[in-house]
Amino acid sequence: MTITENLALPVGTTLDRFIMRKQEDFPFATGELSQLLRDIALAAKIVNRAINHAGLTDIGGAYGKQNVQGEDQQKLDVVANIRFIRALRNGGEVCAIISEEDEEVIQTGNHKGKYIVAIDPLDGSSNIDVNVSIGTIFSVYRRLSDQGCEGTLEDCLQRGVQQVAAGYIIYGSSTMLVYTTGCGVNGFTYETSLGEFFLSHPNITIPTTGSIYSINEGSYNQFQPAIKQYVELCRERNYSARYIGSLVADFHRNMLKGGIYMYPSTTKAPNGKLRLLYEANALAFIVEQAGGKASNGSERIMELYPTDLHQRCPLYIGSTEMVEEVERLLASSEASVSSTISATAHN
Ligand SMILES: O=P(O)(O)OC[C@H]1O[C@](O)(COP(=O)(O)O)[C@@H](O)[C@@H]1O
Ligand SMILES: [Mg+2]
Ligand SMILES: [Mg+2]
Repeated sequence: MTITENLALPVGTTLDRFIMRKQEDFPFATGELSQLLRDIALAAKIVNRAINHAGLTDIGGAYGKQNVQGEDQQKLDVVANIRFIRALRNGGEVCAIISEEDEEVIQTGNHKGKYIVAIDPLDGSSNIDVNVSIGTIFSVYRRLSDQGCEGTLEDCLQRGVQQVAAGYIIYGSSTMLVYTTGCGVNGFTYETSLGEFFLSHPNITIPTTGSIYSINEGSYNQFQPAIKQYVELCRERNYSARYIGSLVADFHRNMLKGGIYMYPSTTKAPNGKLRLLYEANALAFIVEQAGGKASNGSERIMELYPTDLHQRCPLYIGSTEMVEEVERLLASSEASVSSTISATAHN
């Protein structure tokens, strides 16, 4: 590489510098949230390396235990869980963590920590050993309880509208960190040789509509009539069916190109599969900040009241017009069901 070529290489805005600049926008900011975001970025770099080397080391494959969801844990689920918890504990800003891989709230011992983190350490576990994009999803809340003691359940069961930050890391053809603190959505690409995340996708916005739909059609027979109807409409319109089976990857693509990701309630899983606290809420905050929408079919995800750390909810997320069309179909099929019921009742 010539000197000219080398000097032509863009040295963009690092994540660190971006976080600092954003902090300057908030005169009363004390830097704890900035530090927390850096702690997450550090753990992401370590987990990224583990994922890249999984095929060369023995951390691929099943771990041999099940998590609270009754799912077989993969070794990388466990490694990622340990790495993020350790980074957040050592960082000192987080008093308690909710993780997909742990049944109970994880107390970090940082009683002075102002923040709570809900995390899906490794998303898309079924794709770990087959070299398909996977991710990490996180939500950040300010604690409600006084500093100086452990995080409480009330601290952990906050609505999505209470989030102060949310984001995801996608470990794909490149590794990216995408996050929001409520002032838009920005994406950073990891430059492995420099070990830095660089701003590559400033102010991400999602198109109001699109022609991509993501749903596991393998469960088609278990879908509600309205969802079957919407899938039919997508087919008639020659939309592209795209389903990676990693929520983060399907969401990321649809956010950049326009589209809708759906994990509806099914006869087998009446509340769907995805978890409100560490999957749906985080992506709902991001999609809304990007101009999109996230719903459980009738309500805004961010306004749902959590009652359980690992509760599930149906998820329809992406371009506003597409999510609203699904909501209309669900509402009208509800209405026709109830009118049929009342008609029969009166006969
Ligand atoms: O195989 P299914 O039922 O379509 O489910 C796939 C979905 O489940 C998930 O893998 C659930 O997340 P985890 O891998 O973190 O458990 C999502 O990433 C994905 O969208
Ligand atoms: Mg997940
Ligand atoms: Mg997971």
